[in-house]
Amino acid sequence: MSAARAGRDILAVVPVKDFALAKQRLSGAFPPSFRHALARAMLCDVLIALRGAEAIAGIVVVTADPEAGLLAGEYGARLLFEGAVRGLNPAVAQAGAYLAAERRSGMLVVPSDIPAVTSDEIARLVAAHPPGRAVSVVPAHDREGTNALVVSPPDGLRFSFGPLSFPMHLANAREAQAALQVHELAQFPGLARDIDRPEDLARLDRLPPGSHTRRLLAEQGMA
Ligand SMILES: Nc1nc2c(ncn2[C@@H]2O[C@H](COP(=O)(O)OP(=O)(O)OP(=O)(O)O)[C@@H](O)[C@H]2O)c(=O)[nH]1
Ligand SMILES: O=C(O)[C@H](O)COP(=O)(O)O
Repeated sequence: MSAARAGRDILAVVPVKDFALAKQRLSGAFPPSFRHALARAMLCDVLIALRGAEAIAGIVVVTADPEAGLLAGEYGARLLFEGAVRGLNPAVAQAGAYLAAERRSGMLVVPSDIPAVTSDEIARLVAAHPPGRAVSVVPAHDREGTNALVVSPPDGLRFSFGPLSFPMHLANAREAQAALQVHELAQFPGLARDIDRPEDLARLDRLPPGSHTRRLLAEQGMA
């Protein structure tokens, strides 16, 4: 039985910053054209992994970038055009309100810069999400950031992506009186490999042969 028919109607939300502005932390090492192409390739890989996860009832890309919006359509994701208040937290909150208005049971928030994420990881994350009002969090390596989270209902959490987002999300979940599931990053090796700095690209292995990111890195002589 699909997740939706079992009463778990969790959609994935991928917030996407304008490709032309993405990956500023790589700007010392890579020109804008490469950063743009990398942001695009990583989004493709994340959308493919999400599409392969049966536990996901649909995919929403929230962005102000028309190119990312077109890609969303190509990969069968819905496009939610980012509102007047720009920024990661407003964009995720906008998606949460949108899905809550549709009476969806939950939202999985994943960034677009985790090209090694697998469908199996997505499925495990959703399967482990507690019933009822709940928040599941995958912390970043430093246990300061947040690599992914699941929230039900979709508007059931104040979003605090940015510095110290992991402890902030834990506090926000307590404030919302939600059941809390904190995951060990080691259980999600693909999801763990977010690309923020040049050394993250050098460490990127395990990309499947068809991966858009792998192809781009190979074209640049980096894989
Ligand atoms: N819709 C939307 N998504 C955003 C925004 N800022 C960041 N994101 C997305 O949030 C996720 C995490 O992004 P960050 O690591 O903060 O930003 P980045 O552009 O990937 O990298 P830096 O420029 O180096 O910070 C990625 O999927 C981004 O595309 C925003 O203002 N609006
Ligand atoms: O909350 C966070 O961890 C950041 O806003 C998003 O993660 P990143 O900067 O590691 O991509």
